[in-house]
Amino acid sequence: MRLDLDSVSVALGGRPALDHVSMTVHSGQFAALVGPNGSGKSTLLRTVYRARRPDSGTVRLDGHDLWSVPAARTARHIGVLMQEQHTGFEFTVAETVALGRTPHLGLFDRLTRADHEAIDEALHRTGLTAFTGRRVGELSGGERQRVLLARALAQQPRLLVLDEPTNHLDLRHQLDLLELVRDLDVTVLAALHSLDLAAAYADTAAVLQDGRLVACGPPADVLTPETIGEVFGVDATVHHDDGTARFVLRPRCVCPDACHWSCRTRRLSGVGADAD
Ligand SMILES: Nc1ncnc2c1ncn2[C@@H]1O[C@H](COP(=O)(O)OP(=O)(O)OP(=O)(O)O)[C@@H](O)[C@H]1O
Repeated sequence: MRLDLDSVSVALGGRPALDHVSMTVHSGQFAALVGPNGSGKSTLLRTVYRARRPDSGTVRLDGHDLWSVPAARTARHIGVLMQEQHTGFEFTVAETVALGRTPHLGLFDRLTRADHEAIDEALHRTGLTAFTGRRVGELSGGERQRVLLARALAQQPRLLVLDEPTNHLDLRHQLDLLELVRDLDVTVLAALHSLDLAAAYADTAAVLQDGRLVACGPPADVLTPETIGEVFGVDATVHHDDGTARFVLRPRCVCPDACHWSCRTRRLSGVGADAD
């Protein structure tokens, strides 16, 4: 499923949270949204999973304006994993993942064999088969995050929207999740804080700053020291190695002289400390 944002703007609390953002995610591609806190990542995702109508501009799925398609149909196609998503803690893992089939069912429909297969497949792919009888409220944060991903996968969406999906996950499960998501034959739009993970797994990196899209393209072209410096205010060195990138990041000093921490070095070494 192809996703197009065309000059999407949203104002929140009287301030622009998204400012004429245009971007395309081609069918089956994985796009990572990166940017500092408050740059508009979650707001952009909300416009894509229809939780927030843009004030102007359009979001299109396979060429159709999201808001001109019946909500029930988009609910079938778009799988969502949000930050701090509420789950009924009293439900079991199997019951929670089965909820992923809801958009495909009529009011009085029962789960079919195909539904059960989709649920089992999602549990298997997320490594949760042994957890099916456990109550969600008894799980760790990372285990719960995997349950939510399994619920989104059980839906068999054509577009997967993920807001910080690696939150709460240990290193191994972060890699597992992104590898799983990348290998799905599904279009993926994910907000990620880790530039390393965005560079390693995404086909496209889209960089937001103050609600504006300041760069968008292959991660190796976009996640450059210049862009990272400008957007995040850190000094970055990027090492490219076998098609992957490794980032060495150092915070920049915010003193009036923008001295890149030489004031701190001086203070620590006692040399010229009075000058600060
Ligand atoms: N309901 C709201 N009312 C007013 N302002 C809001 C509201 N929700 C978000 N904002 C503001 O909109 C801007 C964008 O927020 P958003 O949550 O999209 O950023 P983000 O990039 O996802 O941040 P983070 O990395 O911290 O999750 C922020 O300045 C935020 O304070």
